[in-house]
Amino acid sequence: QSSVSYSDSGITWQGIFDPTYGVSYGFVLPPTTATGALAQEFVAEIVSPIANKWIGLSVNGQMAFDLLIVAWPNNGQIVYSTRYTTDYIQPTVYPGPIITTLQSSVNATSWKWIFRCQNCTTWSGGSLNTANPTVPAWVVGLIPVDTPSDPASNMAQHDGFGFWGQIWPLAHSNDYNSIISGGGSTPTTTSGAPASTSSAPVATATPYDYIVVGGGPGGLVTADRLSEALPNKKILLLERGGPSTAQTGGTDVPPWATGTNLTRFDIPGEFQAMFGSSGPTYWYCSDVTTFAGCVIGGGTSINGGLYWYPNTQDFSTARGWPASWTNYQSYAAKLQARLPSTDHPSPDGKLYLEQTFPVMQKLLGNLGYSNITLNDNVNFRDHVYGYSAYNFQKGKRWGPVATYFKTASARSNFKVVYNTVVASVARNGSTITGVQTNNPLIGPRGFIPLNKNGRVILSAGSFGTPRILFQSGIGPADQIALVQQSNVAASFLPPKSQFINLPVGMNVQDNPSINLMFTHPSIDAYDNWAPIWSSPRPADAAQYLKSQTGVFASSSPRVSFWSALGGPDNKTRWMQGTVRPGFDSVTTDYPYNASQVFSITLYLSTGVTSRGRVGLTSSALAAGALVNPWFTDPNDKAALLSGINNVISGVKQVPGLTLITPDNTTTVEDYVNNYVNLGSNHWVGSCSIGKVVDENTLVMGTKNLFVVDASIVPSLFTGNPQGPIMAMAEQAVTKILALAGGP
Ligand code: HEM
Repeated sequence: QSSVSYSDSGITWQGIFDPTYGVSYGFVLPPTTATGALAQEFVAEIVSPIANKWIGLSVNGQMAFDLLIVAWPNNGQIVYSTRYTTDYIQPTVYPGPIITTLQSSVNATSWKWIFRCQNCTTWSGGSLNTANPTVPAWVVGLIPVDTPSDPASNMAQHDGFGFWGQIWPLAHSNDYNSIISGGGSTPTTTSGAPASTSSAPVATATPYDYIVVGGGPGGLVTADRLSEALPNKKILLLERGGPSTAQTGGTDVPPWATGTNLTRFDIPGEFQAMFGSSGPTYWYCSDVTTFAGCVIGGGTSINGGLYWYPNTQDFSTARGWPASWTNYQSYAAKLQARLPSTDHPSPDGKLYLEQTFPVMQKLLGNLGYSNITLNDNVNFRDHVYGYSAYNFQKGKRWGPVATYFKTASARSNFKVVYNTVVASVARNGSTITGVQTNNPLIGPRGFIPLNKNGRVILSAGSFGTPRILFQSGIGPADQIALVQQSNVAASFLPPKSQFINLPVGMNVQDNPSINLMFTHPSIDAYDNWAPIWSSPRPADAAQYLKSQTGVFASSSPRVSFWSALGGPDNKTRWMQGTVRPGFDSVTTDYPYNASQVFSITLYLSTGVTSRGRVGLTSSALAAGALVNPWFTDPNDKAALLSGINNVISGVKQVPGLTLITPDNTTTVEDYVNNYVNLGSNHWVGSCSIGKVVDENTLVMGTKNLFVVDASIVPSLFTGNPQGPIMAMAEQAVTKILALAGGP
C-alpha cells in the first residue's frame, strides 16, 4: 500500500487507511524550504475505531533502533509517549522528541489524535530521510495498556502490524505554520464512521465488465484470457500488494546487483532470502497468519518455483472434481505452451550445486526408485525421482507474471491497479453490483461498480477469497458474526435476509510435511543460504550478473521424488520428496559438519484424507487456520511415517550418509509426533468446487460472482500446486466465458 493524499479536519494529509483495523495514518511535513529546527518536525494524525486499544507508529518501519510513538485514549483524552528499544521487547520512554497535541477527540466509536512532533527526524542511531519515499510501520494493540493513565505504561505485544510506502515528497504543506498554530483545522466530526471513509477524496469511478480480485496464478491467467477473448470489454485486475519483478515495476534489488534490474523476485537464487528472511517481509500478506504472497504474481513470485504439469489424478472425480472437469489435458497443454518447465534452469545448460543428486541416486536407487524426467512422465509418480522442474526461464523467475500478465498488460482493455485491498463485493441479493476497496482514488469511498451483466472473479487465494466472501455476507454464520462486530466491515454487509450460508473455509487441505536433515562429505551446504542477500559468494554473484547463469539461476531444491504409500485404511496416498542443500534448523545430539548438511522434505500429497478449516482469526479480521488440516486423520500420519521410515531404511547403504535430525536419541515416531509446523503453504479447498462454487466456478446463490484460485481445488494435487492451479484457471476461464448472461 502506498500513501495517498486525503483531507481530514481541514488538513490535507499524505497517508493511508488500513482496512484491517480501520485506522487512518496521515502526515504533513513543513514546506520544502524549511531549515533548522522546523525541518526536523512533522504533524501526524491517527484516527482509530475504539476497538483498537493502543496504536503505535514506527517512523522508519522497524521496532528496534527506531523512533516509536504510542498513543491510546483514556478518560476522553489521548495519552501518548515516544519510545525506543533495541530488541523485540517492551519499548521504554524515549526523551528528546517534543509532542504537542493539536487536536483530539474520543467518543463511543472512535478516537482521533492530531499532534506535532518536534525533534522527531533524528534519534539514537537513526534518522528519517524525507527526500524520498520510505516505509514506516503501524502497530495495533487490542489489549489495553497496563496503566492507561500513565504515558510510560507497559503494554503487551501488538496484535497486528503493517508497513506502507509513505511518499514524503508529497507530504509538504505550505500551510504548515497555520496547522501547527491550530489554524487550517475545522471542528472535528466525531460521528463514528472512520475519518478515512468519510473524508477520502471523491473520485469518479469507471465501471468495468470484469473485475478480477487478486494477481496470483489464478487471477493472472483469468485476467489475461478474459482480456484476450473480449477486446471490447473492460477488464480490471486489483492487486492488494505492489510490484514484484522488474517487468512489473519492482525495484527491490539485492546490494550485490545494484545498478541492474535484477530484483529479489527476478533472481531465483534469492528464494531462500525471502523464505528465511528475518527483516520486514512486505511480500507476505500482513493479515494472513501463514505465508501468503501479497505482491503481483502472488505465491508464484515468492516460492521456490517448483513447477509440475498436472496429471490425471489431479483433476479426477476421485479427487472431488465434477465429471465436466476431467478432460483437463487441453487446458494443461495451453499452459505448457505459454510456460514450459525446465529442469536445467541455468541458461548455459549446466547443473550447479548438484551434489545432492548422486547421493539421492544411491539412496533412492537402492530403494527401487527410477530416474526419470519428471514433467515428461506426469502420470508416473511411484518410486520415481529426477531433477526438479521450475517455472524459470533465461535464468530468471518466469511464471505467470512473465507470460500471462505480460500479454494482458499490453492490451488497452486491461488495467491493473496495485495496493488496493478488496474488502467485499456489494450486492443486491444474488446480483453483485461492484467491489468495495480501500482505494479512495479509484472510486468514491473506494467503490468500483460493474457494468450491466458484469462479473467479479475472486482470485484472492485460499485465505483472501474466504475473507472477502465473509465480508460480503457469504459463509458460515459464525464468520459473518465476526464481521458484524467490526464497525468498518459491518457497514458494508448486506441486510441479514440476504446472507448466503455456504461452507466457506471448510474442507481445507495442506500437505503435512516433515524435514529430515542429513550430512554427506560430498555436499556443499551453501552456507545455509545465509549470505545470499548481502554477501554472496563473489564468483557466483559475478557469474549471475554477467550472464544470469550459475547457482543464482536456480532456487534451492535440487531433486524431487515420489512414491505411493499404503495406509492402514487401505487407501493409497502419495509422498513427495524435495531435496535441498542446507537446512532451516537442526536439532541433533550429534556433532555435525554444518557445511555438509542437506535436507529432505517429505510431504504427503494427493490422497491425503485430513481436512481442516480456515477463517477469521481475530476481531481485526486477520485470516488463518481455525482447525489445522494436518493429521486430523491418523491414517495420514501412519502413511507418512511409513514413507519416512522407508527413506531412512536406505541410509546405511550409502557410504558417508548420516541422518542427523532426528538423531539417535529421538525415534522417528516421536519426531513426527512432536513436529511443530507441519505446514507447506499449499492450502486448497476453502471454497471447494461442488460445495461453495458450482462446476462453472460460480459462487452458489449468486448470479455473477466467481472464484478462480486454489480455494476451489477440492483436494491436494500430486505436486507443488502452481502448475495445476494455472491449468485449472485456463479451464475455469473457458467455462466462465462460455456461460450465458455475461457482459
Ligand atoms: C511489550 C511490547 C512489545 C513486544 C513484546 C513486541 C514484540 C515484537 C515482535 C516479536 C515483533 C516481530 C514480529 C514478527 O516478525 O512477526 C515485533 C515487530 C514490530 N514491532 Fe513490536 N513489540 C512490542 C511493542 C511495540 C511497540 C510499542 C511498537 C511501536 C510503537 C512496536 C513496533 C513494532 C514494529 C514496527 C514491528 C515490525 C517491524 C519489525 O519487525 O521491526 N512494537 N514486535
